[in-house]
Amino acid sequence: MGLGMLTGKLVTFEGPDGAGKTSALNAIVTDLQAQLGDRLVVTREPGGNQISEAIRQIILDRKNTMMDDRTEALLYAAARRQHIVETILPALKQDKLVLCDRYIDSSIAYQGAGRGIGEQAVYDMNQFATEGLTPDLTLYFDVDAEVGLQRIQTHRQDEINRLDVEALSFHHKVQAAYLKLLAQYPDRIKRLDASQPLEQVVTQALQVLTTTLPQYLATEGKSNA
Ligand SMILES: Nc1ncnc2c1ncn2[C@@H]1O[C@H](COP(=O)(O)OP(=O)(O)OP(=O)(O)O)[C@@H](O)[C@H]1O
Ligand SMILES: Cc1cn([C@H]2C[C@H](O)[C@@H](COP(=O)(O)O)O2)c(=O)[nH]c1=O
Repeated sequence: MGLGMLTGKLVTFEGPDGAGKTSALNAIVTDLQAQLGDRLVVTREPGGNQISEAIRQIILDRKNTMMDDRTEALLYAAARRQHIVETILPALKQDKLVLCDRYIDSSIAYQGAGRGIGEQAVYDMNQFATEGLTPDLTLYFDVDAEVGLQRIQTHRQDEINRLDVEALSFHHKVQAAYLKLLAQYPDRIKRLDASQPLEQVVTQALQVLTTTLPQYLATEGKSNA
């Protein structure tokens, strides 16, 4: 495939379950849509196209209790590969801003640390899937695992998936791995205090976006037609 010339930007949203990524993403899209029009692409992992959404169903199905940890890691990477080829790369080649709910850092945190496969092993395996496609910016929604899980239990009973029901110790490992990634990639990953009310989290996120991508989000001099 080869990545080719990419003029767009890839921004990923990361954090523990229930951190508020999807809620914030929806609010941000509402804010940026008028400015960017069809130059804004919003997507998620695992998912974003028919094949990857089908893989998502398999991975997250609570009935699939027999799934091996490495099978799980490979399925996430396979869904990612298809997502990159079908959705992300075409958009980046057309100078679009891609906002993606989760990406490779989720695999490193959940499969690498949570499942115990090893962060480096999962990173290496994903290089095959991504050919090194790295986000320009990652917004890390930082909230304690307990708080995130409590939010899900309280508000989102209908959508609880196979990973949401893992033991608290699993979610602690995930959170610790995210904090390691934050320390490892300070230029790429920006921390948001996601324990605050949603409105304040969205304000923080928009500030980081406009500061980090001023040329892209500048209101003047860019046509949205
Ligand atoms: N800042 C916040 N304060 C309180 N509740 C919040 C906040 N952000 C989101 N919520 C609520 O928490 C629940 C989980 O939010 P959301 O689905 O956006 O999280 P998420 O990070 O996308 O989770 P997951 O990764 O598990 O999909 C929702 O019911 C949402 O309304
Ligand atoms: C991309 C990716 C995701 N996960 C986990 C994280 C969540 O528990 C689910 C996805 O559900 P969400 O409601 O869309 O957040 O999958 C993972 O373990 N590894 C990954 O690479």
